[in-house]
Amino acid sequence: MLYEKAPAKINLTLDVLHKRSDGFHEVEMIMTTVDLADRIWLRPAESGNIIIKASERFVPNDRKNLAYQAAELLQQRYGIQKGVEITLEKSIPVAAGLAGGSSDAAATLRGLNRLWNLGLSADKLAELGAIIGSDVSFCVHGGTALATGRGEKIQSLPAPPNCWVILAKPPISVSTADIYGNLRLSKMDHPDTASMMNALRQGDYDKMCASVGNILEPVTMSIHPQVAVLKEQMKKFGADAVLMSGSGPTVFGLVKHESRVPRIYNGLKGFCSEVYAVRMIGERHFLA
Ligand SMILES: C[C@@](CO)(OP(=O)(O)O)[C@H](O)COP(=O)(O)OP(=O)(O)OC[C@H]1O[C@@H](n2ccc(N)nc2=O)[C@H](O)[C@@H]1O
Ligand SMILES: Nc1ncnc2c1ncn2[C@@H]1O[C@H](COP(=O)(O)OP(=O)(O)O)[C@@H](O)[C@H]1O
Repeated sequence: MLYEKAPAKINLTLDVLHKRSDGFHEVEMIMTTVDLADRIWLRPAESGNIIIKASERFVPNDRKNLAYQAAELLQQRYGIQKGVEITLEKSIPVAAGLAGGSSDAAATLRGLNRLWNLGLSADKLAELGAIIGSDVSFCVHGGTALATGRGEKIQSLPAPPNCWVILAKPPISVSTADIYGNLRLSKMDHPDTASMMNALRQGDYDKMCASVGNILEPVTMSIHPQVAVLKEQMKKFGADAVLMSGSGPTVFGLVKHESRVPRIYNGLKGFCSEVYAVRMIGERHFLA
């Protein structure tokens, strides 16, 4: 049996440049992994079947599961007759803007590359991941990166300066496709991706905080005003920078001083049941 960790991501920036003819949006976003992770066990299965065992009730246990799709893709591409039982112990909230499903798929690709001795490079696994979803390529590598194209072109960046990340997920579900679909680009302010890249290269925490931005945030907030309320609360409790991750609805706050974390965490817990205080991971640590 083999174990893989599947960490969540946050978007420090998320910009959309234009809508493409294939229906996807051309993005430019800076993502980084945080220490909130699903745990995945891969066990050889007697039959050639792929079996999903998931601990969470909103997680599909059939072909709709992104981990299933990752295993099936490798079986088909490399003519693998073996099966696998995939046990998913979820910690990342589902449909939260934290790429939980994408990270599970990426972890399955990394794990099966080992279990089935495929000898594929991380870049090859990331290329295969893009077939499953736009965020899977980033999740194969983890760490911190600029993602372009529809999210599958990855350029590694230095890890963010060390800090705490407070995550708060309101009890609503958001469809990524709906949020992209409601985006009206002509009316939007774009985040400053170059400034964030400079902040990371210079290891400048204050500049990083000043450079966070997500073009999808006002779209999600207009449909779900409670995301805006949560953001204001997190600012009021003292986070240094606050932003919605991905298409939402999770809001994250960056906090440099550990002494401030309990006040923000406890304050949010008063009216939001899903709150997490975690560290950045930031560095690439997966070798495929
Ligand atoms: C918004 C982001 C930011 O990291 O993350 P989440 O909020 O999902 O975590 C991503 O762009 C989401 O990536 P992911 O969730 O993998 O998207 P996919 O499954 O590939 O696509 C779901 C749907 O979102 C829309 N989509 C996605 C990516 C993209 N560049 N343009 C799009 O228009 C399409 O309508 C697509 O059908
Ligand atoms: N392994 C998985 N974990 C969670 N959700 C999954 C998984 N596989 C498929 N899904 C489906 O993908 C959808 C989006 O899930 P998720 O990746 O957690 O969100 P997001 O794309 O917002 O980060 C969910 O509604 C769920 O039905």
